[in-house]
Amino acid sequence: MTRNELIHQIKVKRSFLCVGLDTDIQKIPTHLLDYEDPVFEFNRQIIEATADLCVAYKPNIAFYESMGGAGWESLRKTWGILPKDCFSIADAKRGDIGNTSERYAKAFFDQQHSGLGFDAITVAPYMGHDSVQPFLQFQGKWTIILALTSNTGGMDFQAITDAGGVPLFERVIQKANTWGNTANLMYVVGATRGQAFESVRKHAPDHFLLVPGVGAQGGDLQEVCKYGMTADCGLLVNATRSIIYASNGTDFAERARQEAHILQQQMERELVARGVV
Ligand SMILES: O=c1ccn([C@@H]2O[C@H](COP(=O)(O)O)[C@@H](O)[C@H]2O)c(=O)[nH]1
Repeated sequence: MTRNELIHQIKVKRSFLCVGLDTDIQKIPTHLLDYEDPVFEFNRQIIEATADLCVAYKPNIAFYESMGGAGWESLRKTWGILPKDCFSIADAKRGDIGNTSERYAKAFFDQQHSGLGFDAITVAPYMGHDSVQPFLQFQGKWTIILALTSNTGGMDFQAITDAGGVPLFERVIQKANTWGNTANLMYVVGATRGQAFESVRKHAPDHFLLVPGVGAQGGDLQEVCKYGMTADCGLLVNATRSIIYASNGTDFAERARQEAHILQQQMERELVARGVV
């Protein structure tokens, strides 16, 4: 999906919600365990219930690879039913020496090779330019670089300042800006980081940001929008557990829809208030 197509979807759906698909077989409603592939069935019903309210889906790969071959098969089937008008993100946090990154890129982008053709993948920038380049080389695909993550430990390294007083996450953005552009590169910035969005926007005024941390991690959507929203929206805000585990009963999909709808309505208010739609 191109940048313009993504912006179009945000405007049409009046939403910049990304629904996380971190499907844990130990957390899904027990009645689904009778299905041949309970993880896929859970995802299928969540997707069906939320597709008109969100613009992106983000399976976190850990939840699938931890299930071995069956998990990869659930992921492949789930990718196969993601609506074509939704942006798809493999939250895999990959990155290694060049020839290995090349294989990671093929694994998540090259459908003919692996059965998976995600629009985007999350990448850790720690190993530098040659570890990220193989992802950026895939035409029509997106690389989403971890900049300022939502977890408390994110401050251990990302907030360390250099001799010029500039924190590492800002240096990461400055450097990565030279590797890609606003049509193939995004940054992860946690919703728990509030005012830090101002510093991020100093260096990345037009890039889209993937923003996890709303819902279960307590991030503040209004603050994210105040400091992070651009004229094109520029945000994909992810919520996972607060949506997909809103209920563990037979009404789980309906409850997921209700939670997604609450977020979509808040997002619509922000888009209107800031003149994006
Ligand atoms: O900084 C980061 C980067 C990635 N994540 C991932 O996003 C979701 C958040 O799930 P919630 O249930 O909404 O907390 C999850 O897959 C994380 O691995 C993040 O939280 N923070």
